Amino acid sequence: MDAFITRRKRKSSPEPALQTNRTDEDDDGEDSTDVKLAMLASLHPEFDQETLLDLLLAHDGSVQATSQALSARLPPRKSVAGTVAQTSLRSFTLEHAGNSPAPGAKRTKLLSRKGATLHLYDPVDIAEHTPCTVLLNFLPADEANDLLVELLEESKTFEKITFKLFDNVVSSPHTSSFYVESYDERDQQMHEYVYNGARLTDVRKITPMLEKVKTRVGEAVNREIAERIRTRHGGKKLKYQSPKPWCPNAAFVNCYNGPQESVGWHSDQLTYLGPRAVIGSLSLGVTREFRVRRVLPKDGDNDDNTNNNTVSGADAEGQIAIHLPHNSLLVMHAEMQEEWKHSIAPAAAIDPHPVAGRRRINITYRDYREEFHPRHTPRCGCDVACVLRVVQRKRENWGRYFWMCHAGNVPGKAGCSFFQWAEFDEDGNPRFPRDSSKGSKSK
Ligand SMILES: O=C(O)CCC(=O)C(=O)O
Ligand SMILES: [Fe+2]
Repeated sequence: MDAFITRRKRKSSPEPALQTNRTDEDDDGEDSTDVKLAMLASLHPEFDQETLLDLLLAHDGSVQATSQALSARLPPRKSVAGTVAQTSLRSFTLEHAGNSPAPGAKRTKLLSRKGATLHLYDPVDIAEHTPCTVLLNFLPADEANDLLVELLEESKTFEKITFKLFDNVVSSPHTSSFYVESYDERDQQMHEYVYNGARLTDVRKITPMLEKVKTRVGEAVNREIAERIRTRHGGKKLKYQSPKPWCPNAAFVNCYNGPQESVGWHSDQLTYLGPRAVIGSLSLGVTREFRVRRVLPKDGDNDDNTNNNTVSGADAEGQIAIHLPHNSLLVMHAEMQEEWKHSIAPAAAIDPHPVAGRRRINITYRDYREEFHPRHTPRCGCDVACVLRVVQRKRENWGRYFWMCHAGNVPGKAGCSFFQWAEFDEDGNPRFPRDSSKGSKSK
């Protein structure tokens, strides 16, 4: 759900000194690409997201110009999802000293290319080429089925997230709900937590099957984290990654009803998870493509193949489609949210599932950390707990985290220009200035 209510702070920040530093999960436009894409998708559902993105870029990010161009165009023929067969990449990968692994850890060169989609099915390839690992046939078959049946029933009352952007009402192209462990937490979620400037209206108490499966997900994700650190990072966790066991205590459940339902490119919000967050994502029902692409600073000098600390620009721009069948657990590792974006692409065709029909259910289990409860985090000039973001696009300050006003992301809401660099200890615990209102504030 993060993608469709994520929006950049407007350009009119009265803090010019901060403007060069400030960027977020999305491109450098005044609205996030995801919001623009969601808007275009709702106005032109006959076009796929790739076409929309291409045209949006060709029109310098202008939704209006893109929409006009689309109105004058015939929908392109779409490729059928899943038709690109891939067995294994292992036989022809190139090894090189890689991007961030510690000495001794191996890294394989990305084989994706700008403008092309590399389709991966094999968990070994997925672990090699993306910040994710996948466990197929994760649950015992009857448990997966029980969970699916339970959530299909729940999803009958899920809703699309709708929001207003300029003069248009845009709705997320799938439905969802959020589950927490107790009624007390439910109340807190609805009254204290803020998501892109708004409160969640549909928060539910965890269901029996979600609760049962949570334990298995927790164990598997912790095993995968340990394995990842051992095999990819020379036994050393990432800076700011929490050394504590990953402890799922909340879950977003998404329902994609039919091939056109999707989620746009986004990174998941770190506000309540902290830096270098890990997420456990369980897929049920119809197989869909989970796409990932790396985000690198865009100031023209990231094509440097000679530097072992960078991935070439072309490699970085390619997208990878991970095919997620029924009962597969995908772990988004600590490298993911800061450096990559993900999406569920609309599909031209799907294979119906015997129980779910045209639906895919996805559960993202998350570890909401007490240290990041809104009662602890900085509050902006509007007296609302801030959103935590990371500089993704600008080379200057790339990878630095910052707290900012949520309301700047909400169409029609003025918000304030609160900005404060976020500080953490080595283990990602926040260090707040004694007076959190120390950030720059102005109305
Ligand atoms: O459906 C999926 O696999 C991904 C969902 C997602 O990215 C999200 O809810 O943030
Ligand atoms: Fe996500």
